[in-house]
Amino acid sequence: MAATLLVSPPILLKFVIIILYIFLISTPSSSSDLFLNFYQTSCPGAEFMIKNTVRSASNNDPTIPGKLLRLLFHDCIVEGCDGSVLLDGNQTEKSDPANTSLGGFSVVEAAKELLEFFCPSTVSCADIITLAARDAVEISGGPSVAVPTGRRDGKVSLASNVRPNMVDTSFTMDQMTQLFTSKGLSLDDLVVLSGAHTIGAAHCNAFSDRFQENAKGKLTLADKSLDKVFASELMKQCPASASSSITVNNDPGTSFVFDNQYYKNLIAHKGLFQSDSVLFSDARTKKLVEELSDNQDTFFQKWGDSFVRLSNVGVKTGDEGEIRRSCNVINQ
Ligand code: HEM
Ligand SMILES: [Ca+2]
Ligand SMILES: [Ca+2]
Repeated sequence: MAATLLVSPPILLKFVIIILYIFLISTPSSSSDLFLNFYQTSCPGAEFMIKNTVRSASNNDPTIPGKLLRLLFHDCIVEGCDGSVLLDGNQTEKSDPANTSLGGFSVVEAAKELLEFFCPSTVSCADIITLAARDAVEISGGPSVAVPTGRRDGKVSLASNVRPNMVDTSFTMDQMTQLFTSKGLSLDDLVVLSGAHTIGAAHCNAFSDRFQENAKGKLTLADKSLDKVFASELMKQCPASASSSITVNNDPGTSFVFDNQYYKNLIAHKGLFQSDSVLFSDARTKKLVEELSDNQDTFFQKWGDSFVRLSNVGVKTGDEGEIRRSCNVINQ
C-alpha cells in the first residue's frame, strides 16, 4: 500500500503532462498564433536589425518612411499581410497601376539579406514589412507600437486580385466602409489609419479628379469643397502639363512628421484626396476627426490599436505559406 502511494503521484503527473501536450499541439492555427517577440529565441536580434536598417535608409532618404507605411497597407489589403506585394514576375500585384508608385522594396530586401546572414530561413518577409512600417512611424516622431509577429509568406500574387480589394481616392464613404469591413476593420480604423497620410507624398494624378482642364489647357477647381488657397497651391505645383513624376506633400508643412496635423487639415478643407475630405464631411466620421485633431495623444493611442488590427488582416501562420529566402521570389 505504502509503495503504491509512493509511485502513483509521478505517474499521475506524467499523465497530466501528456494530456496537456496533446491538447497544445492539436489546437488549430489561427491569427492568434501571432505573438509578441515571436523571434525571441530563433533570431533575438531580428527587430533590432530591421529597425536599424529602416533608420539608416530613412536618414539617407527621408521619403522612405512614407513608402514603407504605404507598402504595408497595400500588402495587407490584398491576400492579407503576407508579403504578396513584394513578388516579382509576370502579372503579379506589383504590375497593377495602384501599385506601380509603391516604393521601399530595397529597404525590405536589405533587411532580409541581413537577417538571412544571421538567421537563415527564419524571419518572414511579411513580418519584415510589418515591423519596417511600425518603425517608420516611430522614426517619424509617431508612437512606438508593440506588434505581434509570426506571419508566414504567401505564394500567390496576382495583378487581378488588386482592383477588387484596393481602395480608390474616388470612393464614397459607403464603398470605403464596405471594403474595410470585409477586411475586419471598422469605420474608426478607417479614420485612424487614414492618418497615415500625415507623412509622405502623392503624384499629381492621385488628386487630379478635384480639378478640370478648361479649353485653354488650364486647370480650374472642380471640387468646390476644397479650400481655395490650398487648391491654387496644388494647381501651381501640378499644372495640366505637369510631368507624371511630380509629387506633392500629403500633409503640407509636416509631411515628414507623424503628427495629428492631417486631421487639422481635414477640418480646414485641406484634405488632399477626395477620400480624405469625406472623413470630415460625412457625419459618421466627423466626430472622430475632431477628436483626433484636438488631441495627438488620442491619435497615437488609437493608431497603435488600429495598426495592429491592420497588420493582422488575413495573416498566414503555422504550416501555411513559407519563409521566403529572398523577398521578391517564392522559394524554388
Ligand atoms: C482609405 C483609403 C486610402 C486611399 C484612397 C489612399 C490613397 C492613396 C494615394 C492615391 C496615395 C498617393 C500615391 C502616389 O501618388 O504615389 C497615397 C499615399 C500614401 N498612403 Fe494612402 N490611401 C488610403 C489609405 C491609407 C492607409 C490605410 C495607409 C496606411 C496605413 C496609407 C498610407 C499612405 C502613405 C504613407 C502614403 C504616402 C506614400 C509615399 O510617400 O510614397 N494610405 N494613398
Ligand atoms: Ca498581401
Ligand atoms: Ca504630418
